[in-house]
Amino acid sequence: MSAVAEPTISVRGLRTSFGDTVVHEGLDLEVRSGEILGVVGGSGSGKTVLLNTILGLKRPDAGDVTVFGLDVTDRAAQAEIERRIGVLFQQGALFTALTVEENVEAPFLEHAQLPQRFVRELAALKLRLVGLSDTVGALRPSELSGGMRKRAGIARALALDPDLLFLDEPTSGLDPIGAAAFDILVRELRDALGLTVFLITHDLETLYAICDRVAVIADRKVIAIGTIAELETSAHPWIKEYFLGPRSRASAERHP
Ligand SMILES: Nc1ncnc2c1ncn2[C@@H]1O[C@H](COP(=O)(O)OP(=O)(O)OP(=O)(O)O)[C@@H](O)[C@H]1O
Repeated sequence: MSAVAEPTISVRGLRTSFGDTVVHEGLDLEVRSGEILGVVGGSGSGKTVLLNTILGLKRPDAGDVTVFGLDVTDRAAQAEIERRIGVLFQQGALFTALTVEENVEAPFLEHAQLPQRFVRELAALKLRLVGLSDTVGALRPSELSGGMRKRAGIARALALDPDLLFLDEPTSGLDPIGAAAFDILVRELRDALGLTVFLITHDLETLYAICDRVAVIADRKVIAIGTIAELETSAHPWIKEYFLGPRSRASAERHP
């Protein structure tokens, strides 16, 4: 009997709400180890609330949510999960009063007891890993382009060598060239570091360029999950419109 790898993230029967507003009902999702999973859905469909629930920031009304097999609502498990994940939130918020290298050093100072000179060297390594030159470390976030800020955010998310990376609309606000370069960076990091990536995006190019599978959220649940080729055969009206519309066709042609 062959062993089936445990999913890195498992969500079963999830229900979330804010007062009378039900965001998710009966939502199931599995994220496999080593994959880049794209999460799409209309505005307000609950992508960010799902991310917050997986991160243990929003408590579910019902259902089971595990990361690395650990229950995200369990306090002791949360600390262990936190050590093994990196997150780039939608706003990418770097601390504006700190330099770029101080931003990347922040997780080390919070979680690891290391001498300052090691921390500085580790931060410089992370910045190089994401393609930022040594001179960038001394700058403030306000002195960087949007693309450089996102890279610095990724460097900070990778500070503690996570196994799992969460990205919430990482290419929003980037021009197409910057966005394409960022896509390539995410794929290269996944390949080099063996990461699992949970990626919320509205960017069709990103889906076609780097996602192994895509989960579609609509009607409060994951209505479909699979490769883009599999989703293109779906009869669901939202999925048809999304993947067979003219913008999607153009992306598909660029990434055959
Ligand atoms: N703190 C909150 N209080 C009340 N309602 C909330 C809160 N956060 C989110 N919601 C509601 O939950 C629903 C899902 O929001 P969410 O931000 O997850 O959508 P989304 O799919 O990420 O949207 P977008 O693509 O626009 O970022 C929306 O109806 C939103 O109004």
